[in-house]
Amino acid sequence: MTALTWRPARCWCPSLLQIFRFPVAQVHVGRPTMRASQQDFENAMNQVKLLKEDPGNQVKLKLYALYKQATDGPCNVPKPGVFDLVNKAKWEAWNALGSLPKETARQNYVDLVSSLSPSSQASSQGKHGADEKTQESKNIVVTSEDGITKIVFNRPAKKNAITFQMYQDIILALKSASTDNSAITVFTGTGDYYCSGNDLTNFTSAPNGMEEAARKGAVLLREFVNSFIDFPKPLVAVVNGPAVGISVTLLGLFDAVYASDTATFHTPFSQLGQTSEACSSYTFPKIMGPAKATEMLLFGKKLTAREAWAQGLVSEVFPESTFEKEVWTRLKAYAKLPPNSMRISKELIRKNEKEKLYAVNAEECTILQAKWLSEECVNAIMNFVSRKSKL
Ligand SMILES: CCCC/C=C/CC(=O)SCCNC(=O)CCNC(=O)[C@H](O)C(C)(C)COP(=O)(O)OP(=O)(O)OC[C@H]1O[C@@H](n2cnc3c(N)ncnc32)[C@H](O)[C@@H]1OP(=O)(O)O
Repeated sequence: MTALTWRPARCWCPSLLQIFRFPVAQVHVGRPTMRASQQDFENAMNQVKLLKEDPGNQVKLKLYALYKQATDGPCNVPKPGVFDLVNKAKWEAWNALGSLPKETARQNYVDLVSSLSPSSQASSQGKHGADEKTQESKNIVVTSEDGITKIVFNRPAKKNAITFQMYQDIILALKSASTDNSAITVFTGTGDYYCSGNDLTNFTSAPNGMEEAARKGAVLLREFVNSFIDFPKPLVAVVNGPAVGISVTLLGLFDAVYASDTATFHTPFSQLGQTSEACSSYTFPKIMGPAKATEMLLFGKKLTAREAWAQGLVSEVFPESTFEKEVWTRLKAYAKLPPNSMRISKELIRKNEKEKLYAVNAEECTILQAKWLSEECVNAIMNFVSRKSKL
């Protein structure tokens, strides 16, 4: 086992996301037994290599820390830089063991490995793995009925945060909806949230480093937003709950926005060391005036549904109890209107803006690419993934 590049026999690969999600202090360390010998320690190391399932990043971090403590003693190497996310997490786990004696660390390591029995692994990790797989394939659900194509953010366990894959799925869904038989296209969310915006781990879990991820992220974002600018049919948001970040800014490119009174609208870009996107630096001042747009986009002021309606970002607010029924009844009626008339009217509204919107989108993406690599942004994301901060 080489401590910094440790991998199990097969089946799993640690992601930065998971590594940062679990505080080391919560790790379950097995019940102490008799003092472990060097042989017990080596056997335990071999046992780790044979694990077939991912024991979870909290356990991996703890194993790493105990291994280092048992072999090298207390952590006395320099702390890795902020961009070196994995090694920084490992360093912090090791450093957290303070002056724990080598023998105790060895014992704890052996106890921890023995607690990872194949049967308990199979039941807990197997289940987790299956959930992840299901989520991956259905995080964006597209259905078409009654003249309406519905595109649903369907990742409720993560408040519908948008992964790189989901951006791509949405681009394809919009492409397909633009030529299908439906008259209108609707976005909504599963669960209590409409969408919590960009998945903040999109960049931390980048396999080829932050710079590459930022470059690809900017290209993807530009294409993603262009697909909203270009969408030819009426595009409606059914905002069933809180909306954050890009799920809010995109609303400026929608044709109608219906909100439950449980919805809120939050664009905490400065708090995240980021800047506005989805053309909101242009659409928001136009919709609500520069002073109100500044409060949202620079200061991260969160609006209630009624405030967002008063600012012109939302078309209408409905009580939660009747929201779904009222909105879908109305949308089904709208979907029966002559589709070509709706399409042409939308084209008339949008066509004089298109070149401007493309240009604004391009500039916002260029600026964001640099911001994602800034210390302000990296620190904000690190604080979120290590659970020090939440909006
Ligand atoms: C490539 C294109 C990039 C375009 C850029 C766009 C910019 C933006 O969109 S900026 C906005 C980014 N979003 C956020 O900053 C929201 C972060 N999330 C939160 O502050 C909170 O999670 C919440 C206020 C939305 C909800 O808090 P609550 O206490 O109710 O629930 P949690 O326990 O925090 O969340 C449940 C679960 O979901 C995970 N999660 C929620 N939002 C995100 C997110 N945006 N990215 C990644 N993960 C998210 C949260 O971590 C929890 O996960 P675990 O159960 O595994 O802990």
